[in-house]
Amino acid sequence: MTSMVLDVRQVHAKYGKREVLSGVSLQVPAGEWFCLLGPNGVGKSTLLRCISGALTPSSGDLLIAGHSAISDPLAAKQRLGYACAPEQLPGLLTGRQCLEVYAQAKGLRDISADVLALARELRFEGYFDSFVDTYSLGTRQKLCILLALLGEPTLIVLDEAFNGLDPASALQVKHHLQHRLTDGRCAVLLATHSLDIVEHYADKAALLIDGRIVREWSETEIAAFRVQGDSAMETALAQAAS
Ligand SMILES: Nc1ncnc2c1ncn2[C@@H]1O[C@H](COP(=O)(O)OP(=O)(O)OP(=O)(O)O)[C@@H](O)[C@H]1O
Repeated sequence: MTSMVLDVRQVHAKYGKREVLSGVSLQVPAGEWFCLLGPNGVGKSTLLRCISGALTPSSGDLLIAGHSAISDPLAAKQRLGYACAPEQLPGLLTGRQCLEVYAQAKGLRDISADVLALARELRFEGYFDSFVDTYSLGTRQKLCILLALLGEPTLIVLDEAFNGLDPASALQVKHHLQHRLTDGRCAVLLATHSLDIVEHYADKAALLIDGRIVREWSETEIAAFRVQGDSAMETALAQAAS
């Protein structure tokens, strides 16, 4: 068993004949907030879809808490909290029904208390009994996040999950994730274009270009960007991507 919460090993992935991921490797230990960066269309969501099991890599392997998402998908998925895209939510269910179905799928008797508490903090409770197809983008995004947090996932995977959230709600989610990370209960993988989140919350960041990780930044390097200010990380990212 690996001690890594996420271990991506030389993953290749294609849509039809077009290869989008060309040997991606990365590791995320418990307690780490890892941000995946990269220009539009380089394959960040594709990598996250491979981790979630929605897309099968053409080669390579992805281990979640030591369980292969390819050869042992059930064990891998039991340890995964994946925030699906807001448009993938079932519009004809209510928020409460979505949470109950996910909770059952995770083997829980009820919706977890800490997820209910976060729903209160996000002012989501008023939407519990409304149909998802009546939700605004931000409200859908909140539900995607709440669903991903059910059942104490060891790995939390978020794809641009802060898009559309109002600043107060975004802050509540960031603090909630930080709390789980501080307890060492999980690791977080976030695909994002928000360098503000990277500078203030990430323990590590990586840049995906042309289907490969071309650059990683450590916590110390990210802290230095924060101190330098003046768009230091933006400049470093643009240089690495050029
Ligand atoms: N279902 C699909 N079928 C065919 N091509 C796809 C499919 N999904 C994504 N692609 C293509 O794969 C490439 C990578 O897409 P992906 O969504 O992973 O990029 P991304 O890095 O997440 O982009 P963004 O930052 O814009 O969200 C893009 O060229 C995209 O057009």
